[in-house]
Amino acid sequence: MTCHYARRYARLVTMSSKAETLADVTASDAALRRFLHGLPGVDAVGLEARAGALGTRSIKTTAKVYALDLAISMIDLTTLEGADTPGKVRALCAKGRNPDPTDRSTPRVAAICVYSDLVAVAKEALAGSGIAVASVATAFPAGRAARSVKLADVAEAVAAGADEVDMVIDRGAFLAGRYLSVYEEIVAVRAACGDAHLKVILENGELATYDNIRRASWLAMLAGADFIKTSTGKVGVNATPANTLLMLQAVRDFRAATGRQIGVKPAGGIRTAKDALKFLVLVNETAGPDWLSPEWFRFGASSLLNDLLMQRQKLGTGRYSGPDYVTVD
Ligand SMILES: O=C[C@H](O)COP(=O)(O)O
Repeated sequence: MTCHYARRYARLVTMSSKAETLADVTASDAALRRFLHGLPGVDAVGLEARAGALGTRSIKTTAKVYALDLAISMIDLTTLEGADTPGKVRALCAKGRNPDPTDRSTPRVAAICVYSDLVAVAKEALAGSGIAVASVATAFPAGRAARSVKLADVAEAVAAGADEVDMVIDRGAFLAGRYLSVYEEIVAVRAACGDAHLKVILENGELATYDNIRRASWLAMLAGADFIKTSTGKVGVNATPANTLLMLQAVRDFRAATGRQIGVKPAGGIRTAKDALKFLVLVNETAGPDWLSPEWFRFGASSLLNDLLMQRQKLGTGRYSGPDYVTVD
């Protein structure tokens, strides 16, 4: 930790009024730039080595059963296709409620994630299940629309019953250094969410550097994100162990500085139980066990659930049943 960062960090911790502190840091583009560029630079080689090393840890038997169930319970089971239909969403909701009809001890998923026009369908299909409805919004995935259009998108999702809103940041503004504009947009979306939880998608694959991912994480947290999310799943590079590790460090440090805990959601390209368990090791070793619950960690995934179910069945029966024994994701 550089001296400069340590000073700012200490300041966030020790200022008598946290609101005043945050107001100070976010008062202007220049103040935000000073703060975000004062964060320590990321050692890319060290970060990737650490993520790789943690990925080699193996989880065995009893702990594996627990970890597979935990991973299932953390899934935001997602469909975000132009060809989505109410029927497909209902089928996904049925699967989320009861992932393995042959084994009622299988946990349900955390949320079903859909476009805003399908929120009402999901809400009805999930009634009484305790599963949240998450909706992407703010002109997902590109985020290229007027702010009024983005806010209307959020309002529509919330009015239809979304419990959670997954917004994208304006990457163009962020990369141009217009941090205040990005900050203000997140604050406006946060207000439009009302009681719904806000997940802020950084779209790491478009942020070009690890330093930018760290800066975007802090910007989103300062602006009121309940979760920070790696990706839309719609670009070349989505969730990776390294970029998720970096975000886990950010939420850990943010809680130490402000007392507020923020969740993390890697999304995009996570398809195997093996990969999911690696992410859980990252969570435990980086942010810590306080984050090992669906309240604080989610997987955004369209086709991870089946592999988790197959691995779970294998642990129960000793055999690998294969994809014919699970419904299509
Ligand atoms: O937020 C969720 C992602 O869009 C899902 O991506 P995926 O289809 O690669 O699992």
